[in-house]
Amino acid sequence: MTTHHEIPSYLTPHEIGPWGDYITQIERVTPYLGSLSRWVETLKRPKRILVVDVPIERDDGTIAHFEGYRVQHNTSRGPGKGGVRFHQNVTLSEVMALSAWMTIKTAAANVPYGGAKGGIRVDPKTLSQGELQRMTRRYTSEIGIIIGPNKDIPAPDVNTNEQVMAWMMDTYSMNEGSTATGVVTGKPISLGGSLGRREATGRGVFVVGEGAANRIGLDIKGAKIAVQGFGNVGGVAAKLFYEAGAKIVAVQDHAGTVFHSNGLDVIKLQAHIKETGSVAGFAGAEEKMSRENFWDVQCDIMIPAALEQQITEHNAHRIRAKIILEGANGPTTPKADDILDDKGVLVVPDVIANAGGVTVSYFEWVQDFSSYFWTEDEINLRLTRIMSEAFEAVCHVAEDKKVSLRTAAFLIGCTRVLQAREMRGLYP
Ligand SMILES: NC(=O)C1=CN([C@@H]2O[C@H](COP(=O)(O)OP(=O)(O)OC[C@H]3O[C@@H](n4cnc5c(N)ncnc54)[C@H](O)[C@@H]3O)[C@@H](O)[C@H]2O)C=CC1
Ligand SMILES: O=C(O)CCC(=O)C(=O)O
Repeated sequence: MTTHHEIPSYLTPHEIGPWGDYITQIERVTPYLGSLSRWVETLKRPKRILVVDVPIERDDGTIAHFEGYRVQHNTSRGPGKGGVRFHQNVTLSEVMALSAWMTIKTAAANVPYGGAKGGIRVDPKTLSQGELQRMTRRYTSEIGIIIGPNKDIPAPDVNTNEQVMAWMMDTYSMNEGSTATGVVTGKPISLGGSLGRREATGRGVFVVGEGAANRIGLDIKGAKIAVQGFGNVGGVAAKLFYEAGAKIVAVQDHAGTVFHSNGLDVIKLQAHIKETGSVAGFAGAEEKMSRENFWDVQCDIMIPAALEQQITEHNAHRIRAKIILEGANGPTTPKADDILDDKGVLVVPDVIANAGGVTVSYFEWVQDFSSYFWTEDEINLRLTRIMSEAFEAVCHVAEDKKVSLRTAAFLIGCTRVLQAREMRGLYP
């Protein structure tokens, strides 16, 4: 595990959080990196960290201040890339880890980017639409000194969406004096967004899920699935599995947990969420379930698609799934990884399972630069091909080296990043 001296001085030991998990993952892959391990230290240090104050005038005339971040972890293979999160618990450690996982993910999926991530420590549910817009615009101006279509390209993450991306694109463009659609991805279609981007991450989870099920001889039709987080990633993935004949037996979100042993009606559940903001109180659920009991659900596949550090040493032994598809970033701690490994659970790691979003973000960026837009079929076909090939490559390395899928994905990702780093060299 992470040793004290490796904690950067700007994180206190108790703040190490998800960054510590990432460092452990890097340490686990290091013995397999051969001569490239000379460069591995570069992955343990973000290239650039920007912390910004985001002041806004509230609707009642008072002034509120929020803490904002943009971390560029690595740009050896191309511009920084990664989402922006609005959440009351966002911390520097979290944004650092999320940016680092983007570095590994873009390299493992072989899209020509580095890794970056951003966030604001705020509960957006407490803001009016006007306040949300003012906060987004102020944040964009503040991080405008380091983002740009060829420097670092933000995208949606937890609690951000197409509207937020539209405001970011507009603010950056106003400050630059010309419309720069390529500065963010995940935009509305009418502003240079890509068909299929909204569903891309969930679709990618489904594609690797099919691949993983195939490997263990599990039929998706009739398979029981439990999903934590029913937003952009979990909601879309669940719908695709549901349409393929799987039974979505349990869903948990920030406010509730619902269960039905024969499968929930996903379409009705989505309508309920649209109306009420959460799965809580869904009439189509069989029985009330406590948050804790979600981990005991009898299922074949579990999809954590909410936040980091959800599957820990305290609940991993309770999980009955044969496959875990990490829709979220960093949902499984290293200690939980070991427990799941001992139990023979196939864990498809975040850096491959949720790479569908950044892959279609790449398509969006390419389309914006060429001002030529592809059909949804073209996008989904290319997404499916990239995701299946990336997943197969990870499985191949895992079998060859006798390592977990996570270490295999890290091995592929780190090798690509460190080869680029080595070829570029350091300024003499
Ligand atoms: N949006 C994207 O394209 C991508 C997102 N991800 C990751 O997927 C995860 C989810 O992101 P999105 O679906 O975009 O966010 P979202 O904001 O659309 O949905 C988040 C979901 O998680 C639930 N949630 C929040 N806190 C929770 C808690 N404590 N327990 C249970 N559920 C909770 C919310 O109720 C909501 O259903 C994050 O880890 C994100 O980094 C990964 C790749 C791409
Ligand atoms: O679409 C993107 O550029 C990044 C999405 C993201 O933040 C992620 O994959 O975690």
